[in-house]
Amino acid sequence: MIKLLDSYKRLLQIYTLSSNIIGTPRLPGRFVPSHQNRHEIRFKTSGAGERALQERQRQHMARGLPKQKPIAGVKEVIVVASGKGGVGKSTTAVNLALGLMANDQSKSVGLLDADVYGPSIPKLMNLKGNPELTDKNLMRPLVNFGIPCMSMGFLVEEVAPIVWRGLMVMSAIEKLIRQVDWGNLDYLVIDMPPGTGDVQLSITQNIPVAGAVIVSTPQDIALLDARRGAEMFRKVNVPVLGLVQNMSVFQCPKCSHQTHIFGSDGAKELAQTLGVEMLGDIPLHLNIRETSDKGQPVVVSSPDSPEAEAYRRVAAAVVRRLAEHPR
Ligand SMILES: Nc1ncnc2c1ncn2[C@@H]1O[C@H](COP(=O)(O)OP(=O)(O)OP(=O)(O)O)[C@@H](O)[C@H]1O
Repeated sequence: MIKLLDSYKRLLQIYTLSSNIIGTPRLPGRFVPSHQNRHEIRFKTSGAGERALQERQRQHMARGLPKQKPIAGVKEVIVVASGKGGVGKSTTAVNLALGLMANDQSKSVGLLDADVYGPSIPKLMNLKGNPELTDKNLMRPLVNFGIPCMSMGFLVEEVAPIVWRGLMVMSAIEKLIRQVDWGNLDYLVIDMPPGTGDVQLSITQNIPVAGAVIVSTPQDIALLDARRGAEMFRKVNVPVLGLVQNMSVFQCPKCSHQTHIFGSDGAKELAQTLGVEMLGDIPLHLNIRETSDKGQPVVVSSPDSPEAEAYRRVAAAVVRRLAEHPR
């Protein structure tokens, strides 16, 4: 009974914050996966960084929110978010994680699929199966390309529709984050569901997030949603590391003619308006789609391609932004 009351108290806090952020109170009840949530995380350990983190914690708690608790063994959490679905967020998250490792092989990187309604990391990382349990009863992540991964897709049938209520979603996210033996990670990249909803709020409230990477196509509608996502992160005190413009240009493989299918510089203009950095430009390329579909991400399967280079540049920009950002 006490547990139930606690859960409802937490839900109420989340809905209160949700209405502050989004303007419209979301009523408890069936959760609609509306492609409207996104988010990211970070955390820091000493000196000026420690003080900045404490200040963020203080502001966080002053709003009546629970104390954020770092994930055991994880140094920095990076959230990859997008305002709407289908803009290439998961593809970016996977190639960002691999790019972080490719740029500096001494770094250990993990990948968490927080898109509990439509987990795509198992397919993109070519992973299948159920996690084993450690003797501490923690789930052992599945590993491919040197990246430990956790996803709801490892715990449910591939074709099972995931229809959950808000509390169940939050409990699932909490389990995917904390009941996992992540080992020691320099970076945990979290692939968020699209939009600005309960999952994003739950993650940003419970974990200190190092920064958010927002993925958008140059198209107006995607940009509007990206802007909403960026503003949500700012309101919950999560630093926006910058924007990735995806599918910016299509180069015909036959004649090399370049076409800006979704417009050209939309994300760049949005980055300027929001005062955030452009972390990179990823072309619309058949190689990216095909390698993703095969579970052989372009950064590992075609490391010498310009597409892989584009993702590695994004990873380098993210590391630079994390270092620059006062933590
Ligand atoms: N730069 C790109 N060039 C070509 N295809 C791409 C590119 N980025 C993503 N795609 C393809 O677009 C589709 C959607 O990508 P992805 O699943 O990463 O998007 P998403 O934003 O995570 O979608 P959702 O929110 O629905 O999970 C996939 O088929 C992917 O292979």
